[in-house]
Amino acid sequence: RLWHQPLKHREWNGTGSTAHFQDIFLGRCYIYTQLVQPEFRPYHMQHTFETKLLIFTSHVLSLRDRDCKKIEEAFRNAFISKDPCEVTEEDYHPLMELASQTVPCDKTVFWSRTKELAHQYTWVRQEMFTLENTLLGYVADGLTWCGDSGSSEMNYQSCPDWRKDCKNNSVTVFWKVLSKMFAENACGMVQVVLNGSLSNAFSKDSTFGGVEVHNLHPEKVHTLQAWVMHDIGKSPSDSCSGSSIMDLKSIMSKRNIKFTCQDNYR
Ligand SMILES: Nc1nc2c(c(=O)[nH]1)N1CN2[C@@H]2O[C@H](COP(=O)(O)OP(=O)(O)OC[C@H]3O[C@@H]1[C@H](O)[C@@H]3O)[C@@H](O)[C@H]2O
Repeated sequence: RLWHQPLKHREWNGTGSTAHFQDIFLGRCYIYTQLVQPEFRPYHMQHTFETKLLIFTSHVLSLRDRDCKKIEEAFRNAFISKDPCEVTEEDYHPLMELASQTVPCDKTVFWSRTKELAHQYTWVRQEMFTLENTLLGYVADGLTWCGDSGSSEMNYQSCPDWRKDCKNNSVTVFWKVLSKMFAENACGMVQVVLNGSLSNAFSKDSTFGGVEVHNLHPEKVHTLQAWVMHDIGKSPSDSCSGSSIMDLKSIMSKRNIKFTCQDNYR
């Protein structure tokens, strides 16, 4: 009778792994890597992908050779059968090596607390790439995943909450590792879209401020161009002359990267 007992997963404060995780992951991976199936492509990626393909051909098509099943297996092996509060950056390294991509110089877009606007921008400016326009960012966006040290199954009931359970959980560590690699691979002039409706458009506690800024290579990246955008209909709380942007400017100056800033770029 014991064999019929459903495995008891540890209880966490966050929502559980996304249902049908593996199907979603594989489906998104095939959409991204195969491109030749326009009817499968989500509308917002359709035109973007064709144009991006022309610019990005050497990188994206090389991904086609990397079997999506191998990528999904490497992703799963990073966290399955592990305590979801003990997942390390090293756990994700085999996946990063298998699915690493580089974005053409001058085409990288970072964002912080401006996810929707940043992706509207890269939809219109199809030659620009956010992290979610790369394979791993695209397949993982919006998903939740965690395992359990006593099981080979994903925990669909609950996963650690960043505040109530642990910061180094399987999802947060993934985005930290991927964001770091995205920043390390950036070159030329890079952009960042910041939120002028917040009192601090730049925050050292964000992924952009705490990870990406510190992983830009000054010998590859010559300029960081910031756009401080505030919500239409709301008065701006921060701007290029605000103290948080001055902090960003000073970090860039210490890292020998030129810094420019524009308020409400058209
Ligand atoms: N779906 C995505 N998630 C994330 C990306 C990303 O590109 N896509 N991230 C991080 N990230 C996760 O989203 C939250 C909220 O970011 P939010 O608080 O809104 O802003 P962050 O600066 O923390 O993160 C955005 C920055 O990091 C990459 C992307 O290249 C952007 O330049 C943050 O805690 C990360 O765990």
